[in-house]
Amino acid sequence: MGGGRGRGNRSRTQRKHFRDGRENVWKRSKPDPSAEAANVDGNNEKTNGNNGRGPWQPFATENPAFDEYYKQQGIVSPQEWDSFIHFLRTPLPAAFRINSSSQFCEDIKSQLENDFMKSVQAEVADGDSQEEGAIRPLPWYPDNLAWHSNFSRMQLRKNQTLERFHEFLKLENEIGNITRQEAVSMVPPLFLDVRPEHFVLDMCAAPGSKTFQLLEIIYKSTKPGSLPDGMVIANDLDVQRCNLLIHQTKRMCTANLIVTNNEAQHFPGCRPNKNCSKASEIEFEPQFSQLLFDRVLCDVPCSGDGTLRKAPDMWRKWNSGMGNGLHSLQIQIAMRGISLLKVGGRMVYSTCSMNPVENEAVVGEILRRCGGSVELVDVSNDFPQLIRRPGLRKWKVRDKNLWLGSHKDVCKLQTSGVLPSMFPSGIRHVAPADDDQQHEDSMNSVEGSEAVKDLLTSQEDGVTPEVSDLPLELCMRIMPHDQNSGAFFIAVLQKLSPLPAMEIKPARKKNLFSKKLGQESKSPDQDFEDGTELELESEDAAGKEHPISSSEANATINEPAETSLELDPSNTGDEMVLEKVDGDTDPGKTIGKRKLQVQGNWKGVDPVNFFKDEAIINSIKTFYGIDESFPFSGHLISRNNDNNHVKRIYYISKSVKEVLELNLLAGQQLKIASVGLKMFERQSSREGTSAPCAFRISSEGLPVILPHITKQIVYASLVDFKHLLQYKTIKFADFVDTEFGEKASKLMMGCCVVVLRDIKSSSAPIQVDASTIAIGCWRGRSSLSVMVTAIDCQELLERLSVRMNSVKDSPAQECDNDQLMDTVDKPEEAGIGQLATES
Ligand SMILES: C[S@@+](CC[C@H](N)C(=O)[O-])C[C@H]1O[C@@H](n2cnc3c(N)ncnc32)[C@H](O)[C@@H]1O
Repeated sequence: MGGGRGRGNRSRTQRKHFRDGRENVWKRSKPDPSAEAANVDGNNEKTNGNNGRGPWQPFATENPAFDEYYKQQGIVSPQEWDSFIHFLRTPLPAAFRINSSSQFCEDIKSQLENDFMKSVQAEVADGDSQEEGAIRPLPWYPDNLAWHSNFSRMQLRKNQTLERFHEFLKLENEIGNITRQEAVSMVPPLFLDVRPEHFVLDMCAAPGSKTFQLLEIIYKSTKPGSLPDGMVIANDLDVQRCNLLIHQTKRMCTANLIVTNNEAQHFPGCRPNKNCSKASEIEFEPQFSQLLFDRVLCDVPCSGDGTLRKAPDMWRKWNSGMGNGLHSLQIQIAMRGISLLKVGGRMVYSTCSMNPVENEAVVGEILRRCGGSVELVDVSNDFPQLIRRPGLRKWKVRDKNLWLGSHKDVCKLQTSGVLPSMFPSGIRHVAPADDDQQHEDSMNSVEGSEAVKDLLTSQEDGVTPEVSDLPLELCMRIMPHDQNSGAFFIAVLQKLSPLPAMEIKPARKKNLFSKKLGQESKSPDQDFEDGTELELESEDAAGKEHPISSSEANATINEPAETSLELDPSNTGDEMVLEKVDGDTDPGKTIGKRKLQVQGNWKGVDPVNFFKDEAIINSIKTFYGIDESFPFSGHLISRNNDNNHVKRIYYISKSVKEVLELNLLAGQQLKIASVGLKMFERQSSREGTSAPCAFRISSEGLPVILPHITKQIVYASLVDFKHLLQYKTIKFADFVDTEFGEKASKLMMGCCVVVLRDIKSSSAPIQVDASTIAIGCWRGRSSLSVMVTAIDCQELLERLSVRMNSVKDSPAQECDNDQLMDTVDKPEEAGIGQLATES
């Protein structure tokens, strides 16, 4: 019984956010469905978005600037160009992944293989799908867990013949048994090589499809009732997107996750602060002295042109400045990721952009800054069926309609915002001193200058790009026409040794701090939560006039002129600056209204308190007979300030507990948006408040605690179990199995658990294992009622009928199940026809 049976209440608003925000692209307006519809029908008409004014026009799926840019970069060979563009203009086929830690994983896989693969194929028999299989497993994804369909999301929604399949996808996605995710977006977590004991940081995680995948891997081979040793911290700066992330990961029902809302480039390392007031609350020594990770996923904000197939409105908006504008932030986030990585640990850097300035240039800069302590991993033999291309070693930079081959050209033009690190060599060229006057000129005023004329003349013959001397071919670029997918860029990096000492310079970005730091040397593996930027002074870098000089730090504050404001995360400005509610504020570290995002309680975020109310804990333990083997004490938290009115109690794994303790000692540097598995909820109904235990077990927490409870548990036959799911409330006397009705009536009033007896052999001794199916119920005065949402009841009924059909088909299991199925299918014959109305 792993995670993946997301139950509990899902608010309508959350669902809407979830639907609207599931695209794997940062801040983008909604795609125009009519454009997709036009393309679905094979109509590749030129189309135009209209910025939301008046009726929608189909989108133009072409952009001359895009063509010129990528042709010049040689991103594909001239022979492939037409095919590349053709695929980019064709809607993206839908893909999804089965949750490997769901207890129904095998059932779902077999339903796809034995039912949908055939039925969908038969329903849509036409040329293409006949050849390849309308739905089929992605050959490169392990264990047939990831699936491709030949249909776009629009086709799945609109095509009547696909209705049953679409309903299946919707239901299983909502429950958490599958996740709808673009095929290429599943690649980065695969190359991260995560193991169940790993501490993983997902730096830019929303909306969370990769986080979900990471959790699945962490949970792999976890036994029922136990939790993996590892954990995931999923972080995102955007509050609304953080909510999507929480919604997405709730479906996993996990105690091994913390969702945070920090800036990734300043993600805290949580070094304990001896003066911290909360330190006295920690009864144990912290397990580690700093938050470091075995694995880091750095799926940074990017221009997102790899997702053109599902977001055709991007055609109109695309410009080369989008990538240029994100380059600096991408480096900062990636560098922070590397410094939070343990030596020997692995980081995957990825984007859904094809642009080398956001990809190879960033990776090249990381390698240069880390001076030999980080290397690119050769993963060319891993997942051989995944078609990918080596990273580029030469590219050019486009700025203000000019092609720039090296930083030398930037010096000639005096253009701001184009950084040395954007070029393959990363070499900074310094303009001769007598050019000082020119330095002051703006781009407009130099437009007619000799330098520009020279450059424009040289452009007629084409600019010669630099060639990187770094092994950037070890990066991967996945192109849409190679395997009918979106595009993605992935680089796998390993930390070989601590990072070299770096010169500490005050952060100049928007002059965050007035306090001047002295020039001292500090390892970047240490923390600089105060925003200090680190610059490398390693041998590697010092020898070549490198980008890592003070002027580069200045350059990061300048936005290239073409930068799309919409995509520029720095434009979130003060809105996203988090303020302290209480605790010390050092005025020396504050400029204007901006405050440091370290220490103290975070405004607008519920506190995380260890729940220590012994009276409540003991009443829960006694009522449910929770055995001593279950790690209980210290693993419960609440999110109320007032511990006397706690409504929900959350359960956390050992790994999460250790991180929370460290965070407390460090003065709560992590801004925790969500943590813990909802395990107990206070019963608020009138009948509930008179029950001996005020807390019921929540559906999410049940799989974890089930093997450890010894009281308030009853075992139902298949027929009674199904009746409960169908009719929700049944009187004790009305159960088919009278003995079950009697046992239920003898339970204490309040929450109880009904476990389905093994379908195959109803008389065998009961033991809780990965296949055990159980639901939370309420033992009332004269009846038993289910405490499971309608959608979960629907899903369980569906799963049971699929399982029963497979049992029925197996020759060894005949009579008992046939009888049971008959009674279930014809409830009136079992004498319970009136139940629904009675209840
Ligand atoms: C490409 S998306 C991530 C997609 C995600 N990994 C997934 O698979 O669902 C990039 C994310 O970075 C977030 N972001 C932008 N700037 C950030 C920053 N400075 N720190 C942390 N997250 C940031 C955006 O809100 C966005 O959700």
